[in-house]
Formats: sequence, C-alpha cells, structure tokens
Amino acid sequence: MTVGARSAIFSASKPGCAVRMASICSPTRLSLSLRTTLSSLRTSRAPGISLRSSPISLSLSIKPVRSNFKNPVSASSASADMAGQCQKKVEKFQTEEEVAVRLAKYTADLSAKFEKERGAFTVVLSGGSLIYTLRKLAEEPYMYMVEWEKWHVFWVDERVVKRDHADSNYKLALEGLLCKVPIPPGQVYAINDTLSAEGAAEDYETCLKHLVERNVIATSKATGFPKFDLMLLGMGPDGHLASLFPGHPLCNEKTKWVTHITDSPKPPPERITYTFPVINSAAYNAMVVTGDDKADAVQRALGNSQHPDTLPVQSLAAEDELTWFLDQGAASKL
Ligand SMILES: O=C(O)[C@H](O)[C@@H](O)[C@H](O)[C@H](O)COP(=O)(O)O
Repeated sequence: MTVGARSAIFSASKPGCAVRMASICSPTRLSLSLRTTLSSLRTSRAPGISLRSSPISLSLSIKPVRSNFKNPVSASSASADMAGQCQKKVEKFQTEEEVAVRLAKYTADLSAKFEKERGAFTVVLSGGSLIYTLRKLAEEPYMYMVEWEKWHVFWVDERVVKRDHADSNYKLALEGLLCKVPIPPGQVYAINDTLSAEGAAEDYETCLKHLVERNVIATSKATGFPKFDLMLLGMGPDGHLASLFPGHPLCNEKTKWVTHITDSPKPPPERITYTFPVINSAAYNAMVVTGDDKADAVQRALGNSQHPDTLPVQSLAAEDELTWFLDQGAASKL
C-alpha cells in the first residue's frame, strides 16, 4: 500500500539546532504490516502482532583482536590514547545481503542496550552505500525490536547542498530509512542548509554542544569529546571516511568537533564533517565495507601491509568497540 508523503517539519528551540526541514520523503511502499499510522505503528509490539523471528542464517567469521594500531593523526591526544585500547573486531560475510542482515541485528541490539542504559540512543549515519546496507533495519523483525522514539540521528558528514538535492546525505537517509520508521522528527539533526560550509559546521557543533549539555549525547570521560552511542560508517576506495580524505589537513584536527571542507576530492566539494577526536570517542563504531573496489584499502587497514602512507581509515578507533563488517569482495585481499 502506498503511504502518503510524511510531512516532517523539524524545529528546535536553540539556535544551534535551528534545523527546519520540509519533507522530501516521496511516497513509500510499505508492507502490509506497516499499513498503519505512525502512532499505531509505535504500539505494534503489543499483543496481536506476531513477529517473525526465524533464525537468521549467517556466514559469520568473527576475529576479535586487540587493536594496537597507532593513531598518527592525533597521537598526542587523549582521544588517540583511549582509541588505541579499543576492542577491534572483523566480521566477514559472503554477500552484501548477509552483511545487511547482520548490520540490522547489530544495530537493533545496540539500540536495546542504550535504550535500557541511557533512555536514548544516539546514532550517527554516513552517506554512500551504507544507507542501502541498513535497509533490513526497516524490515521485520528488526523494525519492531527497536524503540524508534528513543533514537537521535546525526550525520558524520554532510554535503553542503539543499536537503532536497540529489547529493544530500540527509535525503539519502530519509528516503532509504528514516521515512520508514517512527523517529520523532525533532530528533533527526540535519545541517542548516541555508548556511555556508563554514557556517553549517559551526552551527552543527553548536547543536551538538546543546545536546551534550542536556545529556542527550553522552560525554567521553576519557577525552571530553561527545561520546555518541553508535556511528555507522562507510569507507571510500581511497580509504577516506566521513569527509576526511587521504593527505588532507582536516585529518589532523584535534580541537573542533565539526569542521568543513571546500575542496573535497569526492564531489560535491563543500562538506561538513566530524573530526577524528569525535569519531574515535564514539562508544561503538561500525565500518561497513562492501565491494571488491575497496579490497586494497581494507587490506591496508586490516592486513599486514607495510605501505608507508597512512589512510584516514587506519586512524579509526572507538572508545568501546570498533567492528568492521565486510563482504567477500571487500575482504578478498585479507
Ligand atoms: O558523504 C559521503 O561521501 C559519505 O559519507 C562518504 O564518507 C561515504 O561514506 C564513503 O565515501 C563511502 O561511500 P560508498 O559506500 O558509497 O563507497
């Protein structure tokens, strides 16, 4: 059944969070079980709805290792010191489909953990193919396992374009996930698309500071930077993550939470991005990589490569746990 476009007007009381979004969610086809209003959907875990919880078959190979990699971009910072201690896991799957199923379960499990522990779940998205790989989260059984009203959604990087532009990471996530699940609109934090790249980065950082003050976003005791519960990240074939590109000085930023770039080698050129101290202060970081065009960068990051140059993704860590999710193509050179 076709559900009409969902109007989402976002507004917040503080200037830093003055994000207002006119919905660009196109009519979406939802399954029979979702033929309902959002409010009734929220009660769909009530008796009467039976969840299909058949066992999920995974081709799973978990290789937990203690990370001992150095963080060359911020070696002297507390963030890097803590990041070096983080638990690192690598999970490999045959297909992208299997990665998608595992990622949905992983995210739903962390959502339940933080809902219980903190009463909120702060999730940071990237753009790119990650959003497609997150698709299972909006399907049974995961759809009904998550308390969506506890979610607060952010972007690790965003292109400085209007929110209805084809390049917008917000638009990508809205159409791929957010318009299918009942997250309160005021808890989806898009950038202010009326500002310059510099202005949008400052505005986003102010928004984050306001949310840290309210304890919506936790603070890392180790680094003093915000501690998001989960960041769902992608990597480019060149080893970039967020909008932190190889050899770019932004990789060395140690003070700002959010910064901007006007010469991104991946178009469009103007973007805002979280910095490494913030990314590496997240409780959980998930790096989701599929496709054999990324096998070289994966090998550089996880293999025994002695390559002298450092890719940004090699500096990735997390305060509690970093997990790499790879399909066969991405893992083909490990
Ligand atoms: O705005 C962006 O460009 C993305 O946030 C970017 O950091 C992305 O995550 C990687 O480039 C991987 O993208 P793909 O998975 O599509 O290769």
